Amino acid sequence: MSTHIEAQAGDYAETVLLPGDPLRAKYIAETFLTDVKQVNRVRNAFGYTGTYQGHRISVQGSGMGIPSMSIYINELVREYGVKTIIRVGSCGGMAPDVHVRDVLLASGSTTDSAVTANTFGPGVHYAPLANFELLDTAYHVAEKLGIQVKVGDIFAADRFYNDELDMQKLADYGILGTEMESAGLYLLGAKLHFKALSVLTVSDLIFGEEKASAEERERTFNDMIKIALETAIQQG
Ligand SMILES: O=P(O)(O)O[C@H]1O[C@H](CO)[C@@H](O)[C@H]1O
Ligand SMILES: O=c1cc[nH]c(=O)[nH]1
Repeated sequence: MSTHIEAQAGDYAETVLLPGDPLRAKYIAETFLTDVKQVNRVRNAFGYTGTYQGHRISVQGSGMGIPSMSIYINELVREYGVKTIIRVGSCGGMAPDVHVRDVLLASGSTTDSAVTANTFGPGVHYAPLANFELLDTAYHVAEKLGIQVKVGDIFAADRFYNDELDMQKLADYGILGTEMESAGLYLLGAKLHFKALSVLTVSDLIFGEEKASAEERERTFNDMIKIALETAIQQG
């Protein structure tokens, strides 16, 4: 067991799907995995391990934001030997051609979080990037499944509510959407040498009113989850 996870050594698979919402972790385990065992209940950050198409896969809720997610990633990788982490999250759409229900693959993640600056010090503005092998696999998996995806830069916001940030400028520079974790995931992937990818579903629009209904969200979240699971078992 680690500081925030009660699982025993060997309870997690080498590949973990990482949603922010612990209830999404429960949904994924109950809907897509067989032979499921719950491996974490601490702080209701639910974690499960089961089987998908004959492959052992885990799913763990990370909470919201880079600080919470970083706790789970550090413990999963350092204490439980996790080698691949695929985030399955929601995001706000920002680019003009991004719509509610779209699935996005984050090839990179710009951020206003201090984690990159605090890691490298002043003068270096690190560019957190996805693992290319996972990104390439996910793109082709989506193509085979007939699910359209858009690939590009995702803004990992330090604050969900932020009146000071110029979101339009970020969109003008090609940011597809915003969430709160991907830059931290990619930074830690580089630091701790695990493979990292964020697969996201657009749940709302930053410059529009449209929102997916609960039922639509579930269906489109299913597309994202299928891409993540197939990528997990097809990675090299
Ligand atoms: O749906 P999840 O994975 O939690 O992701 C998004 O939703 C939360 C904010 O509502 C943040 O964690 C953000 O990144
Ligand atoms: O972090 C998030 C998640 C969904 N929608 C947003 O606008 N931000």
